[in-house]
Amino acid sequence: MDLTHEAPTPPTTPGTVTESYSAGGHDYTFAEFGVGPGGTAGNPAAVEWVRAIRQGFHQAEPTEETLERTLSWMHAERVRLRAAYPHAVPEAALPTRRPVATFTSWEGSLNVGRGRLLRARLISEVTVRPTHSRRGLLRRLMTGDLDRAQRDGYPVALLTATEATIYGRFGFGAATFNREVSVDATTRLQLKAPTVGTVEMADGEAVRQLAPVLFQRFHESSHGSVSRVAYHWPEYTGEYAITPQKADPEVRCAVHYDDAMRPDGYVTYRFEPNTSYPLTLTVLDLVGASPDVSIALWEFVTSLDLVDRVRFGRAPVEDPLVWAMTDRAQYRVTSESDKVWVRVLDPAAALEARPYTVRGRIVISLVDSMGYADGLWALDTTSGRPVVERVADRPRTADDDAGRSVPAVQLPDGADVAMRVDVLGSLYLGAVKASTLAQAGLIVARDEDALRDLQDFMETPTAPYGVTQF
Ligand SMILES: CC(=O)SCCNC(=O)CCNC(=O)[C@H](O)C(C)(C)COP(=O)(O)OP(=O)(O)OC[C@H]1O[C@@H](n2cnc3c(N)ncnc32)[C@H](O)[C@@H]1OP(=O)(O)O
Repeated sequence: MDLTHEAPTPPTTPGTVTESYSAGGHDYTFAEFGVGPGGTAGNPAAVEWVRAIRQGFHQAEPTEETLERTLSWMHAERVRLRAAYPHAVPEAALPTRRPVATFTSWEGSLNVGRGRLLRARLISEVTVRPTHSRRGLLRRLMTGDLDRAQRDGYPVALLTATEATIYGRFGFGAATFNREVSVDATTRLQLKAPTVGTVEMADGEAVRQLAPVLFQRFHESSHGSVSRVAYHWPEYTGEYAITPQKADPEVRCAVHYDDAMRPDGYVTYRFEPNTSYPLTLTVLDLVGASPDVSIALWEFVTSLDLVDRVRFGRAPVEDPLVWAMTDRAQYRVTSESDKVWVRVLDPAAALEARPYTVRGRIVISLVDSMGYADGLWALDTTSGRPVVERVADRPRTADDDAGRSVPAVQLPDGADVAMRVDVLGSLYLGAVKASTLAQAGLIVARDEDALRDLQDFMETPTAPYGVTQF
């Protein structure tokens, strides 16, 4: 193969070079950089990076408007971009300045219960060009970012996954779930209790201004919620969606008001083309400062004329709406999918941050092939305030010595329960019972009492729920 040597090593590689790596007959340079002011003109490396992610997700080449908007939110959120560049490419191949692998992260927050917002590293836009995949590029990007996140003191990292099979090996466990639901609107929704407040149709531009404030109220009140970034609001209000790269003039908005006419929730929605029956309305975003506001917004969208059914893709797994309805047969779950995946980087900080309803002490052995959370950790809530201490190293196993990314779990002396760190991620927000994970073979417990204790510790008063896609 005739390789054209366009060396991307400094000064052409943007930002900080983090490492060099060779695999599959190629040499790569990894770099990390931010997005400055000045849009596309001021950020040529970020432009190539955005082109690479769109290619990675099989999306159209970005328009100038998409590039400007993408760079604008990335600058505002101070995201860190990571990329891998090939040292050389053959004739006609994409140029060496176009990354073959992309990765980004930024600071956000996770509601861990009782309104506590935990600082979190949010990871997204992970792509590796198919002709360079399975050579360890993702692993290097992920390791570089998680190392950095741990050094910077992030207790957890979060992501939403395209494929469930990828991220467990990096210590992420599925921790919140959403349901796609379809609610029959041929007859007016009958509710067992009267709804609160009033709803008024609203101007899209005004809702764009209001939505971040109302979302923040939801975020602070709903355990499991993840913070949003600036690109969500234009998309949900029809101003501009980055995926089809255009405005959506069919999007309509409505706002919910409390008894003093203060806004406390909103819904945005679109009528699907009405050439076929049943006539369908799709909810793009539905955010209430409290669950009763969300129910009132549902009552509004299902009361609209010329609508036979209302669909929403981000309903809670445990939805108060279905219990509020007189006829729950009108509510149909069409699918369920994982939403936020949690990666515990610092078990002491993460476990001390969330609330517990039981008092006691339990020693948890964590298996973490990347090392961050590995060891025996004592969680003690006897004083009423959770205290977590690393009490011992975990004895090494044959899987550790073999460098397996998903090692088998054994119960060491001194531990009550043992699990991999991804399993702790799934337990962390209370979406699943410890006994269910033990039945799945993911938790080893000293005895039934120890498993019941773990379950009592990790259970939460409400099911975790978030509406953020990132
Ligand atoms: C948070 C997000 O952004 S989700 C979006 C993820 N991106 C996509 O789905 C876009 C299309 N896919 C891709 O770009 C790539 O195939 C990626 C990013 C999924 C994988 O990148 P690669 O560089 O091939 O991964 P890499 O070679 O580093 O493999 C790391 C590990 O993950 C495993 N792995 C990689 N891809 C997959 C997969 N699709 N399914 C299962 N396992 C996978 C590898 O076997 C390897 O395992 P090991 O370390 O335990 O041996």
